[in-house]
Amino acid sequence: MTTENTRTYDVVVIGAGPVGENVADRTVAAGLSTVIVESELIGGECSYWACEPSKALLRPALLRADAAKVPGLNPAVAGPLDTAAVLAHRDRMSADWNDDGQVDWLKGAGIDLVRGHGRLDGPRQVTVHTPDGEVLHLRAVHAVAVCTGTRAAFPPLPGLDTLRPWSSREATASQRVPGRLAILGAGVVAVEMATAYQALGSQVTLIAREPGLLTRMEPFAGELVADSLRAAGAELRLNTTISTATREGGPDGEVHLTLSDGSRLVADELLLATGRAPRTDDLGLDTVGLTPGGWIATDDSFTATGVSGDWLYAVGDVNRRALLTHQGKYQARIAGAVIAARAQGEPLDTARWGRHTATADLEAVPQVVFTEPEIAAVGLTTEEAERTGRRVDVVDYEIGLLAGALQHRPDYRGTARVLIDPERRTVVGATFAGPGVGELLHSATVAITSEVTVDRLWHAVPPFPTISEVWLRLLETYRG
Ligand SMILES: Cc1cc2nc3c(=O)[nH]c(=O)nc-3n(C[C@H](O)[C@H](O)[C@H](O)COP(=O)(O)OP(=O)(O)OC[C@H]3O[C@@H](n4cnc5c(N)ncnc54)[C@H](O)[C@@H]3O)c2cc1C
Ligand SMILES: NC(=O)c1ccc[n+]([C@@H]2O[C@H](COP(=O)([O-])OP(=O)(O)OC[C@H]3O[C@@H](n4cnc5c(N)ncnc54)[C@H](O)[C@@H]3O)[C@@H](O)[C@H]2O)c1
Repeated sequence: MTTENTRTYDVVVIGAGPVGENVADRTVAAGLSTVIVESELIGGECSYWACEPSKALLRPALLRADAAKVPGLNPAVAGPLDTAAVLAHRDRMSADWNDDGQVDWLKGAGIDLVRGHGRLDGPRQVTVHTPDGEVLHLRAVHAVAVCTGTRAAFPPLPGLDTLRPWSSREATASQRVPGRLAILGAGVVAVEMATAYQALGSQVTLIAREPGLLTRMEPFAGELVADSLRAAGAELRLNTTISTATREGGPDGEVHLTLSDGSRLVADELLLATGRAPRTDDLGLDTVGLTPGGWIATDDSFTATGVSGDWLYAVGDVNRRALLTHQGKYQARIAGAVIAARAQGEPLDTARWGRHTATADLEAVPQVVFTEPEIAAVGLTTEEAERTGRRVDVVDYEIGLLAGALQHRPDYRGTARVLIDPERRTVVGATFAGPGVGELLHSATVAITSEVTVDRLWHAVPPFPTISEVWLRLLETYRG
């Protein structure tokens, strides 16, 4: 029998991924009663099928690539990876796909949890169908925050159901390493999973319609990753895509692919790493005048565009501003502050870098791609500067010339590029490509967001012998 219940909260959050959790944390901290609705696992994609498992699979691959080049250490890492141990570590880093710990965190933070599928049902109303057949009507006094994230978007290949391709979920959670893994895509998921599975023993073939990898980043980034994937034994088929794909020989049979360049390929699994789609198709968006299945556009304070009354917010992946956990959590902190300010009748501070506006979404989104070598980028790229008519000075330096890089590994290859606004003399973009550069990125993010001039940066002395000395070399190169 279906029972129906109505509850009222100050704030209703739909989706308990990293972003929904952080919105709820902020609104509860501001004294607003908050309920969070989740249809799968508390913690979202990031904890179980994205950041955490993928980085656990990649860490041994990246560490081994460095260690194999360090004299004296290389014989110790000559053998194959212990696949079972890597997968077991991945399982632990994904909390064995059990969200008890996160449920405890919600309780500790004072956030109520409702499990089930949430749908908007007109202004300030959310209806939840719970797993035990209950229908719950949640009424929001101040705000509904949609934080429902994304799912993998597949290209329109015929016969997808019998093909049973891997999405990022299967790739990050698989309990076995396929002998031959074909990957379609040249974005972050494709290159990270190609790096991990090639290191774990798969024969990886990466198929991309682009002429190179990671094409939204500075060109040298994708070139270094392509070289290193090839050196590891992966095959790259560029400027081509999949025309037909079939699984032959039953459910566990081989995948047979024909590519648009006429070539063929047989694999044990096919990973479609072809981008993301918003989880808004079954969310009741039509009840508030928005289009089901679409990304939810917002202003810089995360208030949904086209919905009157300033009560609907869209935060994290679902607004398409930056599909990254850390950036979504930044958005959540700001959205939480906006909801709290409006609830208390306070004016919003939406000036550039103000408390209630996500300026960093526009000027300084940092991302680390955990490939061999790592790619770390924040702010503008050269192509973006050209496309938007922004005048910048471009400064490059080969990281392998640094003593700190050679201490890291003697065959170090890597490039750093910073973009400098010539009038304000501030850094507006930075890309580092090379082993171990991920931890370097925050220095560039701080430089961009603090708008410190290169003249003042001259006084920020990087320690010898570290890779961070690249900052000194870049500034010396700029000064001539
Ligand atoms: C393979 C992979 C690796 C990645 N690695 C990184 C990385 O290293 N670093 C990084 O910063 N980012 C990474 N990302 C991106 C990162 O996973 C996302 O940016 C992040 O998960 C977005 O968080 P979110 O809370 O917006 O959405 P999600 O994490 O997708 O969470 C949304 C939640 O909403 C729930 N939900 C959806 N619809 C409903 C509904 N109607 N009712 C109730 N609940 C609902 C879902 O079940 C889910 O739990 C990676 C992504 C992938 C695919
Ligand atoms: N380390 C990290 O920060 C990290 C890791 C993984 C994922 N992510 C996030 O997840 C998001 C999704 O990553 P992704 O790699 O799935 O998407 P993406 O948008 O980065 O790349 C998609 C790739 O698929 C290709 N593609 C799309 N449609 C196609 C089609 N019909 N036929 C052939 N090729 C097609 C594109 O050309 C592109 O190469 C990224 O935006 C990223 O922010 C982040």
